[in-house]
Amino acid sequence: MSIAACFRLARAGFTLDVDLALPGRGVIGIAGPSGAGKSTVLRLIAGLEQAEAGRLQVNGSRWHDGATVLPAHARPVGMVFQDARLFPHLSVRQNVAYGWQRIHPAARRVTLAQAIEAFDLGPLCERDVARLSGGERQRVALARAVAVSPQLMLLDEPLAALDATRKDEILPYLARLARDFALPVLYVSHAPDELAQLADHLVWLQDGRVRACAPAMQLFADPDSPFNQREDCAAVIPARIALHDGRDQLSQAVFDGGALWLAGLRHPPGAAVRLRIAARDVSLARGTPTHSSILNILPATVTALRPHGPWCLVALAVGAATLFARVSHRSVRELALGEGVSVYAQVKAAAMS
Ligand SMILES: Nc1ncnc2c1ncn2[C@@H]1O[C@H](COP(=O)(O)OP(=O)(O)OP(=O)(O)O)[C@@H](O)[C@H]1O
Repeated sequence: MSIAACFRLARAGFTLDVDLALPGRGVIGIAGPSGAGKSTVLRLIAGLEQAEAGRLQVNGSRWHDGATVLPAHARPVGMVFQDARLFPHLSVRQNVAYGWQRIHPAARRVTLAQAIEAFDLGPLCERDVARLSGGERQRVALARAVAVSPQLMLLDEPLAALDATRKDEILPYLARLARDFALPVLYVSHAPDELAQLADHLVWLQDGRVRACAPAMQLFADPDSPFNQREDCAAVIPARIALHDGRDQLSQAVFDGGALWLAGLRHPPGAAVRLRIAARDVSLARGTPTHSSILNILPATVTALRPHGPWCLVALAVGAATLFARVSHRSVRELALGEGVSVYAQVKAAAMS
């Protein structure tokens, strides 16, 4: 199960030259600065644009091999963009059924009912799409894309136009998309929180080139990865909700390195979560801090220090997990921080998403 995508394309002022070897399952996040070529890569994979030279193989099927190019209409892909692009004159059900009807019955791997149920569209089925919220419209667009029995989903910033609440509503549907339909999902996004929640594998594009391509957890934990050069750099830690303390409205999450108290989390006990802990929300101490309002104090070992503008980014091993702290250069000197030094990492309960 793999995707091999190799494209070269030149436009005025922009050259794309990528050779990607990707897993053929799970969510593959594609990030990078504006104009890096992310949408162009999706369009080339969909066959909506032609490369000067290219090769594309998706889980054993050759879609582009030198001069042999499968036309866009023959490629089994489902695409969803920032704007839902629904057919305005059709109902929700008719929108979802649109592509499904065009698939030969013998080639259908998804029933219309499955596509509707997977995105909880049952109660909206007869609704005119003009009367849907932004989040509902994106659910219809996702269901319509899945209904064509694709072998690959291409999502180009599908949540970018939604506010934070709507985004939180849609994220679980996206997480289930790759899992329940056993579909590889290429997911272009500028939002680190979305990638932290969804991505199994990550690609960073810059100036039309691949700067990083690796399993998501590996890149999230690497202080040198392009994902950690931003001001809002954060650690991503897989964890499981252990219990809720109703009196203080806190949840405890356990991870491979200890436990953390969190505020405002809605997941039930037992749920698998990915904690995103911003480096600016982690402070360091050399001794055991006492009489502090900070609920989470974790013994840690410094594994790397990197200059981060006016700050220093400190990578910490906490059991098998990596945490980041952003501290001043003065703190680095005063605490005599260096590789291998033992510290206590302090994380506020409210500082996780
Ligand atoms: N149809 C087009 N014709 C000519 N140039 C284009 C076309 N579409 C995009 N470009 C250019 O190609 C480059 C890559 O664009 P692309 O849209 O793939 O970047 P992106 O990484 O998706 O950016 P963003 O994050 O802003 O959406 C940019 O320089 C862009 O201006």
